[in-house]
Amino acid sequence: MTAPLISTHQLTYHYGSLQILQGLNLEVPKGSIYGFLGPNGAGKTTTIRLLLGLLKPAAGTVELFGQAFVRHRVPILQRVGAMIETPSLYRHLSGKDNLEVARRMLGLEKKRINQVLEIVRLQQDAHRPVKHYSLGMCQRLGIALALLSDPELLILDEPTNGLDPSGIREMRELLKELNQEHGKTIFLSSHLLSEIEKTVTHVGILDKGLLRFQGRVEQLQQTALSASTLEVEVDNLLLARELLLANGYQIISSKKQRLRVAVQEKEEAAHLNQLLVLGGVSVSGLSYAAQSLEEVFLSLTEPQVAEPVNSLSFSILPA
Ligand SMILES: Nc1ncnc2c1ncn2[C@@H]1O[C@H](COP(=O)(O)OP(=O)(O)OP(=O)(O)O)[C@@H](O)[C@H]1O
Repeated sequence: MTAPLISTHQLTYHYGSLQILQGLNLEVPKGSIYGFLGPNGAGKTTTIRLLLGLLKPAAGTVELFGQAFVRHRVPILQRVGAMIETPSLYRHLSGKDNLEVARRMLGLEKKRINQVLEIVRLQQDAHRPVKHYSLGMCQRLGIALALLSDPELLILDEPTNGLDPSGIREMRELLKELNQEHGKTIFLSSHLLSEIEKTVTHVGILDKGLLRFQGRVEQLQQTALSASTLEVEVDNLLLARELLLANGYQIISSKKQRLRVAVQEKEEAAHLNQLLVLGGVSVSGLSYAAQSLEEVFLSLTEPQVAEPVNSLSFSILPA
């Protein structure tokens, strides 16, 4: 297995007495599109600033490309392109001229401008002043600026924030293309799982400075599946409980005449019904509730006090 492109070890940060990060262990695999998720104020931008050396950790370490950031700052940053919050653009200049300013500062070849304009699909609008650009176009120009030096790693803070559905779709296609056709590893933050779940390969969920989940999207989907339930209405609650427990079912709650039972798939309803009826329980209601990814995300970030945990890579972290 190749070493992660970004890894942090027990990364800790506070603004004065306000604790922001409490021992963050991120692992971003090479070649991934890693969605760094968390509600507003969770500490995502702070983490990104720490990854780019714009803030100094109170404790812990940052490694990029397998090298310690503190010792290899300049060569590391040459391999990274970043966009933090809204890109800083000269609004009276055209998109092309904004790129030209940055190109000169970086001492790059002139042809790179047309290359990045083509990648972000802004050739048609390259000569229009940026003040006439939509938010989605500004975001794409911000990505073009980050791409100028042809970095291996892109770090993007909320690239879909404020975009309408078509802007989100365009951004999704662009990020996938950058990943699959141009070989970029992409680390992006968002506070909305729904905006990025179709784009990312990996997810890290941050809440109150702690990583609640880190792993492949499919693992999060598996968590959602295993969190699905059947609600059963019965005439004899005690007998129903006994039968279900004896057959290995997990009962989440039971009150009045209703039981909530954890299931892997909808098809288990028929089996469970048969089991109860044959056991002498009359079933008057049976309904299935699948948990969506969004519900899993919300359940991991809901407002409740949780004990700090040390993150394990690619595993579900207990709240
Ligand atoms: N310069 C600062 N001084 C003091 N507190 C700050 C500073 N910058 C951010 N914070 C606080 O740190 C916490 C984390 O902020 P951060 O911007 O990292 O969160 P975030 O997850 O990126 O949120 P959002 O999605 O709203 O941008 C918030 O409570 C914020 O108010």
